[in-house]
Amino acid sequence: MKLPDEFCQRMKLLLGEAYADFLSSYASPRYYGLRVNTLKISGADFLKRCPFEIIPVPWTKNGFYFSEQDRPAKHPYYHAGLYYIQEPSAMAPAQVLRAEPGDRILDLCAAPGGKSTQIAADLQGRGVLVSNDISLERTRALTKNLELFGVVNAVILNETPEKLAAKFPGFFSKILLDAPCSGEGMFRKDPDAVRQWGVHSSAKCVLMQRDILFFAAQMLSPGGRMIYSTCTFNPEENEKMMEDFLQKQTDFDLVDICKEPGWEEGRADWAGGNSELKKTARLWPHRLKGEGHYVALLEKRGQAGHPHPDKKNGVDEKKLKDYYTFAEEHLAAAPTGNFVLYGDHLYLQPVEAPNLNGVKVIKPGLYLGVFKKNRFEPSHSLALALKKDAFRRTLDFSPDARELGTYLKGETLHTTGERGWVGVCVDGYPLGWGKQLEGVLKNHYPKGWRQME
Ligand SMILES: C[S@@+](CC[C@H](N)C(=O)[O-])C[C@H]1O[C@@H](n2cnc3c(N)ncnc32)[C@H](O)[C@@H]1O
Repeated sequence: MKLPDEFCQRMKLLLGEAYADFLSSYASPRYYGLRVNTLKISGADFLKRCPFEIIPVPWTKNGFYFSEQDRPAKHPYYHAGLYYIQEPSAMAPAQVLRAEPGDRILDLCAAPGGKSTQIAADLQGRGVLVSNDISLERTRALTKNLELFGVVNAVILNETPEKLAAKFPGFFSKILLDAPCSGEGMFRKDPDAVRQWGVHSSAKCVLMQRDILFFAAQMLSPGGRMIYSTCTFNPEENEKMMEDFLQKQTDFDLVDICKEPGWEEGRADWAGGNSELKKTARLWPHRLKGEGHYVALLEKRGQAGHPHPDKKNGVDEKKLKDYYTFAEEHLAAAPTGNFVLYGDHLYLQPVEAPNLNGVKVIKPGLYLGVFKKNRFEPSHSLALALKKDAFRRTLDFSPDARELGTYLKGETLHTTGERGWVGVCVDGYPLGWGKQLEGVLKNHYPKGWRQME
């Protein structure tokens, strides 16, 4: 792999003797990882049914290495949301954040959602996750991944940190700031990262990161914790960024990150020598089986506590008639809670969600479906958020069943049965809806998700 000269010169200066090991890591192949979705299956149960060989990632519960030739993204379990494909070092920041059920969490730069899905699994459906990204284009992948994971308590936004800070001061108990960065840690994984890198890209990132950090700090409640992470090696974007932040935000302290096997201390000597910076963590490709990452854990001083979320208005029950009729006919029980209507589209909003007036909302909560003339049509995200026994009728296939391939391609299945909505499953894990008509199951697997191979 051809690395940029300026990059190599800087790394040689910084790393000294360790540079040779660092450089030789680029001659070895990258590592592949997946993280089991514990909203749907426990790590132990996944291990029992996993069709390919996997080895635990030492620093992440339910994170595993797999081999390139296994291609788990092609397996039906992937389409049922049983795991997320994630570079092993990228599992570290959310692991350090330690989301707990009931937390109010902001993932400020969230797309495509690797860390949001990890946080959502830790929340186990309780509390709220606000996943935001400034790029509308990238919020599409974020939405898809959160839907695939069956997350019920996430709000998806497409806003600037400045606007969010004005709207949600002190609201969040935990924040993840996985910053846009110069991406040097991804060179081995993604040759595009090398092409996009330039001597000036880091300087631009530094300005952006400083800005985002400033606004993120305003949204954290006293006693709250915030992760700052990057996938780059440049000290300007890592230790120096933290040093600068601590100088300005005197109500923040660094929390010592417990260093997992292979993790190293932050390099205080690269940022003026403040030994506090050793509390941060560096993940190096020549020290562990993963790519390059930097993680810092910050805590805001003060008595824990945050503003109450506003009471939600709710939806007139009469408007929900067709939804309840659908649920009675097709589900074991109707999901209920804070209903929100956006036009004809019905959502369930997490109780802990903040008031979203005035911000650009992609999803205010779990999308349940849409009211059509005299009927309710369930959403794909609802199918993925339900367990098999929550459907009145299901068609359950084994992963190698021919019908399953047909379904995932979006084609009609030839089946018989009572007319109505059916949950299509693989080994008991819902994949989506079909609608039973006379002798055929009309395919409701979303067009953009269909598998063409
Ligand atoms: C490193 S990626 C995030 C990866 C993500 N956390 C994950 O685990 O999948 C950085 C993201 O920051 C977003 N971004 C860039 N500038 C931003 C800003 N000012 N506010 C919010 N998001 C921003 C980019 O669109 C990009 O999706």
